[in-house]
Amino acid sequence: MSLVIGLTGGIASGKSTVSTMLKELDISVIDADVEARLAVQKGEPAYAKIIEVFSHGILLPNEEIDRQKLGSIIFHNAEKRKLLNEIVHPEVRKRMTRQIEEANQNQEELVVLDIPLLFESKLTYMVDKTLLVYVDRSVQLQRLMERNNLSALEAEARVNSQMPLSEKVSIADAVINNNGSIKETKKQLNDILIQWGIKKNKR
Ligand SMILES: CC(C)(COP(=O)(O)OP(=O)(O)OC[C@H]1O[C@@H](n2cnc3c(N)ncnc32)[C@H](O)[C@@H]1O)[C@@H](O)C(=O)NCCC(=O)NCCS
Ligand SMILES: Nc1ncnc2c1ncn2[C@@H]1O[C@H](COP(=O)(O)OP(=O)(O)OP(=O)(O)O)[C@@H](O)[C@H]1O
Repeated sequence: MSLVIGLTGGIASGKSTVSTMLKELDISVIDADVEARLAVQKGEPAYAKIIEVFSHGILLPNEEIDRQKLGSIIFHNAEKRKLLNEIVHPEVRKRMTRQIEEANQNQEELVVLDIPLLFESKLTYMVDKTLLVYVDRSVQLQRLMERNNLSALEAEARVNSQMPLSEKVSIADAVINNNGSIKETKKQLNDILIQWGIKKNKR
């Protein structure tokens, strides 16, 4: 059986940055955001359900889901967010489970699941260990505003729709503090991988 590590954090906390470092070590990473995007493509069951709940007004002229519009609805409305989660999350779980099974069949020793809502969605049963990418709220908001070109209000709505990272710190098996430089983050990741017996200590 493959060892499954759940990589988590919050929006713009640095999961993709850490996930790139893992891929450079030839470790397979399954990305829940990518699976969530695939699950709502035209023709998928979740696509029809989203139109049922959010109406045809949620579509772009090319009939794909208008992600910006959907985001501006669900990050400001907990009820609507719950409705979307109930449609998309079961599909994401199915897709990730299928990929873990494939990794097992291919006798991969290690697979990483990058899941932003690992703790909120109570998905820890899917993984053996949890690795949190932490940043202070102020750093998180700043990086989110810059990366997504969002106002402070929009960035806060997104951050507030998730469990505070300070709470996640106390439940994760290991924590990377990503407030500093990329180099410092890489060093912390390497130390954790060595501690977990995944990577050899090069002297
Ligand atoms: C609202 C949507 C359309 C916005 O799309 P957009 O392309 O702008 O953002 P993207 O999907 O890349 O998500 C960026 C980040 O937002 C955060 N986020 C996304 N959905 C949620 C949610 N339902 N609750 C809290 N945070 C969320 C995550 O940290 C994620 O990494 C999209 O995020 C979505 O369909 N969300 C529901 C599915 C979901 O929960 N995905 C997250 C992992 S399964
Ligand atoms: N240590 C760092 N120093 C400076 N900028 C950083 C650092 N780590 C990440 N960033 C930047 O912060 C932003 C968020 O990082 P990243 O995309 O890795 O986060 P994420 O957790 O994957 O976000 P999301 O889940 O929302 O897609 C990016 O623009 C990234 O380049």
